[in-house]
Amino acid sequence: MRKKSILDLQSMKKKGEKLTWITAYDFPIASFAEQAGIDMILVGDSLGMVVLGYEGTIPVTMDDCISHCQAVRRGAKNTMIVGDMPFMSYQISDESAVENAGRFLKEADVDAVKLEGGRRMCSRIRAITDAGIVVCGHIGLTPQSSGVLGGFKAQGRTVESARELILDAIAIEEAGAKFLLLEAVPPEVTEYITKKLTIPVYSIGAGASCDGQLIICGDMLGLFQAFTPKFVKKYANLAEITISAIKEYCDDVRNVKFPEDKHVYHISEDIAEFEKLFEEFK
Ligand SMILES: Nc1nc(=O)c2c([nH]1)NC[C@@H]1CN(c3ccc(C(=O)N[C@@H](CCC(=O)O)C(=O)O)cc3)CN21
Ligand SMILES: CC(C)C(=O)C(=O)O
Ligand SMILES: [Mg+2]
Repeated sequence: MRKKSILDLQSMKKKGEKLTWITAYDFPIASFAEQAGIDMILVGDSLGMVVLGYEGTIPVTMDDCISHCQAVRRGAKNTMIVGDMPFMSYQISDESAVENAGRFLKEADVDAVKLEGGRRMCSRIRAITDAGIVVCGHIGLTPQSSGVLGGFKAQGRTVESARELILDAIAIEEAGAKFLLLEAVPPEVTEYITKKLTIPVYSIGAGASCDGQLIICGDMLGLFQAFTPKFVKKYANLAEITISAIKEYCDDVRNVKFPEDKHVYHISEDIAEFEKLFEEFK
């Protein structure tokens, strides 16, 4: 399959074709996602929780993100990749935001960057877009500002909160973002924003009435055990499969059932010669 561009995303929106989007943080999952025919990959700063074991996304650094984006690109050469800008890589100034967004493209060959926030981030979105970089907006539950939100809480459930989201969405499109992610937002609000905006609108926990869906690989594969948001559908339980495989390996080793003859390298000269060698060291 050919790598998608923002033109494909736009035409899919027009035709009502749903876009499929999943996170990946490493070479194997990226490669499996591409083989499965996914449309787009996010290297989320959720890597901090899903693969590094932090309790939130705040500790994740630019270097973490770049290194995981590089691994994902090596695994999915023909897939559109979005790099997620980590906390403090774009909050300080337009200049440092552009510089860090540029690193994702120069060092990790991603196709777009995502950053959290609505009107308060529009100057960043404009600056990065003006540098020639595709930006994805992200509003609703924004994990990097969960302190201000009072936790990992759904957004837009009241009329007043929905109004803020709609104003943010419109401002993000005007600032030049090429697509928008809504996280943990009621479907009614998602549907309104999706119809209101020209750019594609995608959902993670924001219902079906938009232009496509994102899911966290660790959640859908059952690799992440700390919590399961309401919006997750588990398609596999790789934790269970992995634990039972490692248990079986431990049993085999303890009972000398592994390795077997087929797992070893055989000598290529007469055994008698080896016996002589071993005699030498007696
Ligand atoms: N594995 C994983 N999955 C995610 O969806 C995810 C991450 N990590 N890390 C970054 C953020 C954090 N996110 C979260 C974290 C917790 C909830 C959660 O527990 N939500 C509750 C309460 C919602 C509310 O009170 O409004 C839920 O029941 O869904 C949701 C999204 C989404 N992102
Ligand atoms: C939770 C999603 C939207 C994200 O930003 C991430 O995976 O980091
Ligand atoms: Mg993120």
